Amino acid sequence: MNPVGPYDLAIIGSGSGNSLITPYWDQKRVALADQGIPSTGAFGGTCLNVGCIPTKMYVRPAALARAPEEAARLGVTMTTEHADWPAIRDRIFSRIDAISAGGRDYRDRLENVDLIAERVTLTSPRSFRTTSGNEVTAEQMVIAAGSRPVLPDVPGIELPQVHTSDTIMRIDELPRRILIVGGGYIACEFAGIFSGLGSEVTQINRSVGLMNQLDQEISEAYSAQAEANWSVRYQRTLAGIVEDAHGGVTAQLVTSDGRAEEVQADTVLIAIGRVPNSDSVGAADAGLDLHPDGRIAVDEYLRVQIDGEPVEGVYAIGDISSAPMLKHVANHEARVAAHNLENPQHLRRVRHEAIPAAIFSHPEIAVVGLTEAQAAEQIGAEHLTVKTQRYGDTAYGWAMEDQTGIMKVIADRRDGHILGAHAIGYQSSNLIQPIVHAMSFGQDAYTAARGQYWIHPALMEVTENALLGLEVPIPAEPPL
Ligand SMILES: Cc1cc2nc3c(=O)[nH]c(=O)nc-3n(C[C@H](O)[C@H](O)[C@H](O)COP(=O)(O)OP(=O)(O)OC[C@H]3O[C@@H](n4cnc5c(N)ncnc54)[C@H](O)[C@@H]3O)c2cc1C
Ligand SMILES: NC(=O)c1ccc[n+]([C@@H]2O[C@H](COP(=O)([O-])OP(=O)(O)OC[C@H]3O[C@@H](n4cnc5c(N)ncnc54)[C@H](O)[C@@H]3O)[C@@H](O)[C@H]2O)c1
Repeated sequence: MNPVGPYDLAIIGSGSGNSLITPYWDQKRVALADQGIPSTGAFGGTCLNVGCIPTKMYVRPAALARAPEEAARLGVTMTTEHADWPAIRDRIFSRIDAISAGGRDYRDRLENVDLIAERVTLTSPRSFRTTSGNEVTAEQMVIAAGSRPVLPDVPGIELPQVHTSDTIMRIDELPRRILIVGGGYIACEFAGIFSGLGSEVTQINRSVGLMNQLDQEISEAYSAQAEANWSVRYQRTLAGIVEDAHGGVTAQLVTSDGRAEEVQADTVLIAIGRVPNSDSVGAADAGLDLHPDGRIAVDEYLRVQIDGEPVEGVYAIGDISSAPMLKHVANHEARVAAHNLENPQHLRRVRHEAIPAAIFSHPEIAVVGLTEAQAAEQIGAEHLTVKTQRYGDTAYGWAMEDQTGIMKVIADRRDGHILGAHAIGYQSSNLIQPIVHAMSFGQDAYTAARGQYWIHPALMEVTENALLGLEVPIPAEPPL
């Protein structure tokens, strides 16, 4: 074992971890370890290479391919002739691979940064061992090693037709039939992508309904539309996968009442959740506290903990420690950790209130704050005011002939405090942002609605009307 260091800073993970290397470290020594994305070896983490960015680059052409559906409602006849999967794929990854390679090259050329392109495992909170046998020590450490897909332990899971989100986007051709296992974010986004581009999609989920963790009204609305858009089967578990004689597979399912069922497909996508990479970095062996789900436990300053006590100068950020596995959360945590690394005498707290999320499926979903059930539990149902605004009851909704879009806002009827918002429909990820803003800056619902102009007749009037529909007190000297 060759001792290397001590570095001023060592980072495990080049996703959100990469952004910690600010100009502050220019005259100091930094080690950045990343084994690379397992499927490609790429630098730069999940979001760039196999997550948020490429998926959304597929969502857009899939939405365009669906344009004839909406056009028909508006009296325009269109047809989608063909989605050119190889061309779409190559356009997406020529861009992404270049950014990843450029990012790696830049880090490689920096004199103050040593890039360690290997798997590493912690030997203590401030040291790790590289696969090639070096022992790296550092004054401060950030563990930003992310998460990975879960695979069910069933026969046939290793077949080449079976993919996770790590590999599905680079397949050779658009599958004619795809089986998608799971009912959460990834399964629903890919069901939207593949059905939009023209694949025959079958989605299975163990429970009844899709996106069940969301507000019930939204998950029911989403499930109903998904069921209309592609084939959805509930209460099914994957039991095994066997190759057929034509290069495809037969997936063997078991229903909740024990019946066997089969689905024929060319490709299978497994999307049943992700687990934090705390085991991959050896966090438990290094003595770090873990949550029961495997996340590294951190305090409000993002310091890791040993026996409930924070370890000075050692931080964990992103999917490896955060319950919401979202890139904007990892980015915020990276900003907090960057500050705390540079200012150990003036630590800043992480802010986990009003975290929004969007599911870029068909239709799109956006959420922030509490569901109605959670809000009722928290303050009592009698104190809630809830408004569900249909897109179709606003001027732009008429222009779209929208039948299904809704935005639901939940507030405390005693003071207008906004507790949550849940939207499903076209551009809902954008429509929800004014509510995120109001919740983040403590604006009551009335002030948020009437304290600003809303462009008429933009679709954003859905959000304005949802806020105006709440039964909340009007403040003294209200904005008019
Ligand atoms: C298909 C998909 C779509 C997504 N879409 C969205 C979205 O639209 N919006 C959103 O907010 N979030 C989305 N996410 C979630 C988002 O990608 C993650 O929350 C975010 O990328 C996590 O960043 P991170 O820095 O914690 O980890 P990562 O970016 O995963 O970085 C961790 C790095 O650590 C490396 N590593 C792991 N173990 C070791 C080790 N032992 N030694 C060395 N290196 C190691 C890995 O190779 C990896 O490069 C999506 C995720 C997926 C999978
Ligand atoms: N747009 C976004 O922000 C975005 C997109 C993709 C992923 N992500 C992040 O990545 C995380 C992981 O996504 P995910 O979709 O893999 O997980 P998830 O937790 O969202 O959903 C997992 C789904 O799989 C089902 N499931 C679990 N075990 C199963 C089994 N054995 N058989 C059948 N079904 C099973 C669950 O019931 C659930 O519906 C998300 O929680 C999210 O934080 C975010």
